[in-house]
Amino acid sequence: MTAILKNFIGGEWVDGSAVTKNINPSNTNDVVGEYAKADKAQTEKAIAAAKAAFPAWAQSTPQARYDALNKISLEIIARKEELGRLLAREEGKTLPEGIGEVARAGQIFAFFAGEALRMIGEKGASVRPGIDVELTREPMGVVGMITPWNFPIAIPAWKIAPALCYGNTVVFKPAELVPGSAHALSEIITRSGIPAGVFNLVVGSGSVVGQTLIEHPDVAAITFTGSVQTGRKIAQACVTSSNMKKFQLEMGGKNPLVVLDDADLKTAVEVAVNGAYFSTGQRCTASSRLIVTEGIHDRFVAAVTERLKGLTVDDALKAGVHIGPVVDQSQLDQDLRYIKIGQDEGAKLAWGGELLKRETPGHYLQPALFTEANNNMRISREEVFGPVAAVIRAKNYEEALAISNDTEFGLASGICTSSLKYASHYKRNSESGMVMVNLPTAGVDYHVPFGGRKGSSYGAREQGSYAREFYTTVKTAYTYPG
Ligand SMILES: NC(=O)C1=CN([C@@H]2O[C@H](COP(=O)(O)OP(=O)(O)OC[C@H]3O[C@@H](n4cnc5c(N)ncnc54)[C@H](OP(=O)(O)O)[C@@H]3O)[C@@H](O)[C@H]2O)C=CC1
Ligand SMILES: O=C(O)CCC(=O)C(=O)O
Repeated sequence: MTAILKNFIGGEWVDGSAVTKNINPSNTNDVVGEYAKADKAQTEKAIAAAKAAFPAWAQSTPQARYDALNKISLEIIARKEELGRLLAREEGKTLPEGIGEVARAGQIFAFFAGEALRMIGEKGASVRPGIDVELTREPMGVVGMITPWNFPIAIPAWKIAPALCYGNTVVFKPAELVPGSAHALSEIITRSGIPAGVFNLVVGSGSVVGQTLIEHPDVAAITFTGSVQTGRKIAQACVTSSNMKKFQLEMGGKNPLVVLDDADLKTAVEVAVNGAYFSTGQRCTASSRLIVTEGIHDRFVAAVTERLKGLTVDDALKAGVHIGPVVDQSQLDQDLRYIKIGQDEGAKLAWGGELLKRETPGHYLQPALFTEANNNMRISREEVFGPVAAVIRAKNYEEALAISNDTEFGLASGICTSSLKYASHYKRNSESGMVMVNLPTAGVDYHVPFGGRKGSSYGAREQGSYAREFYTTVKTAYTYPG
């Protein structure tokens, strides 16, 4: 019998009121671990601990913050294989994808270790004589973090690292499907030398732990990544809370990849298959709309189908596997529902979409490619969040751009072309937060801003030095020396 892993509140590992298990989606007989669930009272304790720890951490030296964040980074990177294996077992990402994500988390902590040393203010003259004006940034206070299951280490990392870097304290609520990765990351953080209460882990459901965080008056800010539906609820709760919390939402996408006649076919196929299907398509940046112009359409569809036939869908931990399982039964049901909707709407299922049997019982789905789709279909408008993409035919670049922008979302977009003219025009006119040329829409750098427009994102950007907009508040100080 393995030990039940605990929550971390006020500098101590504590038991919970119930237990949650995470199941390996590649083998549903494999229970990865058991985790104590925090209740409302424990979440409130974590918030109180974070509040009590805030004044001292807010005054801590840049050196202390650098040392802690750097130590976290070094341990994550040193253990990337082991943690990547845990992540792949728990979430269903392939092992190389899991290791890559862990390495990225380590690099994020390293980046924000450096950022702690670069916190410099500004000083200027007043419009009035003899007065100095200083602009400084101060931390927000207690930051509540609500994270999804699809990047169980990288997303917590890109929220926790800047929060600590800029002097905030943290209450971290991971998604219930992935407590193992959250626990492993938290253990590393607790060994970094930060004082008790600065970082707290509360595993539990969105409706209890998440809800307590978004309603509590001592939580100054909420950072969230997840579904549009939950994001909207969080926005409402933050705006109506007595302290009017600052909030930041990263939600869905219906990301377009435009493929023009002049694209290099091999590049376009790799970009499309990687962006649409890798990580089992469970990325908010996944390319789920492949908008292809007439002259290359048939060759592109044939080549993508051939490439899909060559992909191995199997246990995430096996060598040579390209696509792991869908994360759980509920997400699998959603994927299958949308595949049926696509067929009922008149799109042609050109490849895949069926359940696969492997040695172990897992949620295996053959990546699905629709053709003859149009942009009004539900499969073109709603986020599926699985290995499902639809090809939409366009007459020319202008029509492809119009289709690309005709969506409620605006996270990532991409174009495959050898024309500088079209690439430049698309970069300027695509209504998304991140634009890729001859690169997959998914898979981004860790040192530059991440985020979107329209229904995809709300609030300040995440990642890179832009993260300071969310995790700090600006103070303007006037001094008259007399
Ligand atoms: N854009 C993205 O990055 C992601 C999008 N999604 C989309 O969302 C769909 C559903 O996935 P799911 O994981 O259920 O997404 P959710 O938005 O429900 O979950 C994201 C996080 O929010 C928490 N949460 C849920 N309800 C509340 C609430 N009322 N108050 C506060 N926190 C809450 C969840 O907790 P708990 O897990 O405990 O319920 C989880 O930690 C997917 O099929 C996909 O379409 C999902 C993940 C990431
Ligand atoms: O594409 C990426 O690198 C990040 C994707 C992401 O953050 C998400 O799917 O939530």
